[in-house]
Amino acid sequence: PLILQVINPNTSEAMTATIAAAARVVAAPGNEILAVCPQEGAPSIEGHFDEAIATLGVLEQVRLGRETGVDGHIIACFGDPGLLAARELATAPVIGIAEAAMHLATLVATRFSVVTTLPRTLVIARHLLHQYGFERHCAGLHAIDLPVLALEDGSGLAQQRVRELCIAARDQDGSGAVVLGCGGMADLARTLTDELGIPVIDGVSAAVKMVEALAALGLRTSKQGDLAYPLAKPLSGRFLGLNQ
Ligand SMILES: O=C(O)C[C@H]1NC(=O)NC1=O
Repeated sequence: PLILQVINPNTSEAMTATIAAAARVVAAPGNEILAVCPQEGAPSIEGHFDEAIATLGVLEQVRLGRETGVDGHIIACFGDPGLLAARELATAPVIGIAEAAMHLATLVATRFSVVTTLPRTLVIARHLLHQYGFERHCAGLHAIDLPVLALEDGSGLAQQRVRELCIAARDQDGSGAVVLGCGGMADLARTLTDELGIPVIDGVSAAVKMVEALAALGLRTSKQGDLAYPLAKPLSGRFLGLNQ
């Protein structure tokens, strides 16, 4: 059995619980989901500034996970904050939910759309499409224009807007699949897939199965070249805990 560390990079316990539940639904029997979030940081991640803040918490959790001996790390925020830095620290695989969902979307459709939260974070999704080489696969990017934590306010309004935009993406973008662009949407994928009749993909569950696949194949983060462990140097102050 595996221990999979699922990191919610924001500090909202409710979203961590949503993410953990979605991960546990799909985890193979016997595999443990170790859901964590930073003790300090941003309650939600809605832009470049928030991502920079969240990255330190991600790295601290990856460090702790490595010491615990986890078999994989999942960065459960759609910006995949700190992904490559985390891969330097990690021995096990590190997968971001955006890359996981995008990869799976390309396996089941030739074009996919993304539905995320605020319009200002669409640029982050575009950066990721470019970074991962999926720009030509993405037929549309949509934002529900509600803040991330609206997904946890119990009103159901954000969830309804996600559903409406997924339908619009299916009918207007010419997409064969939709990628849900927020860790807090992880519980919506199965229902929307059934209702819309196209794959609606959540990155949390996608990442869990990809880490399991990598572990089964004996594949871990390469420590050759730019993903080798960070060069040892005396990190000071708040970064003391990140010394190798
Ligand atoms: O960028 C977003 O909308 C989603 C992203 N922010 C966050 O706090 N968790 C996330 O998945």
